[in-house]
Amino acid sequence: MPTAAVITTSRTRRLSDPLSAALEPPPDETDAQREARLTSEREAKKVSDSIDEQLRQEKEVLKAKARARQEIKVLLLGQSESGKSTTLKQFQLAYTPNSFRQERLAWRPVVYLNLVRSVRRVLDALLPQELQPNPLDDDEPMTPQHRDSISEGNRPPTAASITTNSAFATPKYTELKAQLQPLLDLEQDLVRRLSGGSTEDDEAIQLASPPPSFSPPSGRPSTKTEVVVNNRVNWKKALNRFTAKNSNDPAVTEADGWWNDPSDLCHIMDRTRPYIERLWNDPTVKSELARKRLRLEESSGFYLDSLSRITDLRYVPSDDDVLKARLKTVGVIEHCFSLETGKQKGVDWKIYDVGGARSQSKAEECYKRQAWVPYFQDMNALIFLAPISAFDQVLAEDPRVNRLEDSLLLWRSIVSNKLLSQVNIILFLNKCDLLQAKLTGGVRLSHYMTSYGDRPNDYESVAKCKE
Ligand SMILES: Nc1nc2c(ncn2[C@@H]2O[C@H](COP(=O)(O)OP(=O)(O)OP(=O)(O)O)[C@@H](O)[C@H]2O)c(=O)[nH]1
Ligand SMILES: [Mg+2]
Repeated sequence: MPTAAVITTSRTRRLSDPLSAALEPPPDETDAQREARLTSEREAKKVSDSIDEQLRQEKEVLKAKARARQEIKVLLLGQSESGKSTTLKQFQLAYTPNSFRQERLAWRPVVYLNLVRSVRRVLDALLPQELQPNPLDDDEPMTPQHRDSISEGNRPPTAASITTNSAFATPKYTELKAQLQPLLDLEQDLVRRLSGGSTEDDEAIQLASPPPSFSPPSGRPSTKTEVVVNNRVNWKKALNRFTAKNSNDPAVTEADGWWNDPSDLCHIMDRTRPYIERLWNDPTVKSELARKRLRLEESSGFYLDSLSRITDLRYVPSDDDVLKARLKTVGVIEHCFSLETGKQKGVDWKIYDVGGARSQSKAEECYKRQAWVPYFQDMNALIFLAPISAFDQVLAEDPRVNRLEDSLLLWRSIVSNKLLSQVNIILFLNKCDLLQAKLTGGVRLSHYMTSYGDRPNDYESVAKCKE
């Protein structure tokens, strides 16, 4: 019978193997002997299984340790104000919420500075035409009129524009401007103190250009005043020095009672709140801003709609305030942290946040976009930020360049870079909320992108547009 033949062959093979032969039960084994042998084999198997389980557990522990040692490197790229630093903050809030929240107070002066900047931009907009800052100096929307001014150059002020602005030369506005002066001085004071000293910390925060005085004796003020942060020093520590007396620790708590310190910035904010409110809610000011198409609500670091909360003496920035706070990055800044939550708890992440602005001068050579290249090869992933709402804006550093066009050119150069051929590239189209607001507010894509033609100007159609 074939079955028997197989058994015979198998047994013959087993007996030819010395180990199998040694383990083979004796041919004359009794029932009792067999029972004893099987019991001992079961015991041996139990021991063997428990050793296997122990080995498996040890392997898991080793794997977890290896994972914990593992380092994930991510590079954030995109033009200036595309939202790289904001994405980093969102990441920190999601995965290292404890350290994110511990540092919230360090953002308080940044929020103040952002608020002061908005006030200054409103005041600048009320100046007579010949003293107006160049509208293209800042992150304002590029209106069709702006486009004209790019091609025609800066036009001299017309009599009509000066007459219109003379509405603000009345005692009412002159007094309001004077009442707001301490707020503008605060910005200058911070800059002076931060840039005047010789310690390393003072280099943490710089302004892109000196802040304009409110009423310059002559010439047009620059609106390019923007706080920037670089990789050389701990800016949180540097700013904190001016807000929390006797503390160099960014993790200042409410127990420090900064509001009891008369030199804390919160007192200037508190004192000037009624004047900021008056300025922002003034119908004539509002219509002047609307006439100039200055949509401050859509600009970076806009907090005027939360004025009473932010100017409160005991104001502590909320998570959302920290996410919204604008601090321009220059150079490449490495952020290292261990994930506090999620499946990858314990894994070390390194996120590289770069300054997205184009270089403007030789002095800034080290900050230009080529500074990103050395970081390309070593990354696990690259996240490219492209604001979907930027079609009507120009670059702050080069008003001849439309932001959408710049983003597209930059994206093309990144995806065609051979050094990045092995890197995962993720495209984030952000600022969808701003796109929605712009379209709802009547801004037409076809005014800036003629190829869009007469297609519907609603969010769904514009967001899906591929040209
Ligand atoms: N409304 C809105 N604002 C956003 C969004 N993403 C970022 N922002 C704001 O855009 C501003 C600029 O963002 P940042 O993250 O500082 O831009 P960046 O790319 O780091 O800019 P640089 O440091 O100059 O290269 C900040 O005030 C953010 O709050 C978004 O999706 N919607
Ligand atoms: Mg940044």
